[in-house]
Amino acid sequence: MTGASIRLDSVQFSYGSTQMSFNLSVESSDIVAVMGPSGSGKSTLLNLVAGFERPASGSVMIAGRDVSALPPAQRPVSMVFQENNLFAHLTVAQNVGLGRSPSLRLDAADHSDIDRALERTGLAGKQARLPAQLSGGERQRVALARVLVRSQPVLLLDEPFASLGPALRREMLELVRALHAEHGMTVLMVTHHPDDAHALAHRIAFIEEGRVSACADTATMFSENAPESFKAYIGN
Ligand SMILES: Nc1ncnc2c1ncn2[C@@H]1O[C@H](COP(=O)(O)OP(=O)(O)OP(=O)(O)O)[C@@H](O)[C@H]1O
Repeated sequence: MTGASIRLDSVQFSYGSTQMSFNLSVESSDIVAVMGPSGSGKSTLLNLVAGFERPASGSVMIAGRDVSALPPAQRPVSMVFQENNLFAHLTVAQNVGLGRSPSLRLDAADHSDIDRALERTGLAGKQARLPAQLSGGERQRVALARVLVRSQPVLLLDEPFASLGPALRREMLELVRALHAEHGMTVLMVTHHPDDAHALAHRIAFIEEGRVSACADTATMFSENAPESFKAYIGN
């Protein structure tokens, strides 16, 4: 797994009267925190990259290739949501295995990759459990293990740790940071927490009213030179 660049060029999208227009350029292997007020369009931006939403016009490029017309399964992307990442009736190992084969036709090499991913995410020995038999943090680890077996160059995280307590959230951020150090995937992570951005992100994309109003390195965004609206948003 390595990273891929991401580029949104004049991507127009609307939900009824809510108009959005995104321009964004992310370098390969960067980690970008996507921040902004509630309803500003952060999830929509990720959904446009993942292919769950299609632009009315403009283009979404990944690794220099226009993926705007491709369905989600054909994009080189993995996504982890705040919850409901797992199928309740499938075991941990099967949920991870879906990252390799949607029909769960898995060979010995796949099974050993699944075991390795579970070990890497601290879930060794929990292969046969159902999601209901896991804690919230463990369920998000399963989702990250599936990311590892999918081995895609772009990882989209939509507030994946928002429902976890502070200590567990820090632990999960540390895990993402370690996985990034090993695999170098490009990460877009929606978060409302400045601490998350500090801990993990190289850059911050600030979304306001359906636009990327600023995108700069994390140190700049947390300095005096940050846009006033971003300072107001984080409460400085
Ligand atoms: N399926 C939908 N149908 C209609 N409008 C939607 C839909 N999803 C989102 N919206 C609207 O689009 C805008 C952007 O929503 P989005 O979920 O991208 O915001 P967000 O920045 O991720 O918000 P939050 O921080 O609250 O999760 C909002 O005004 C929202 O109400």
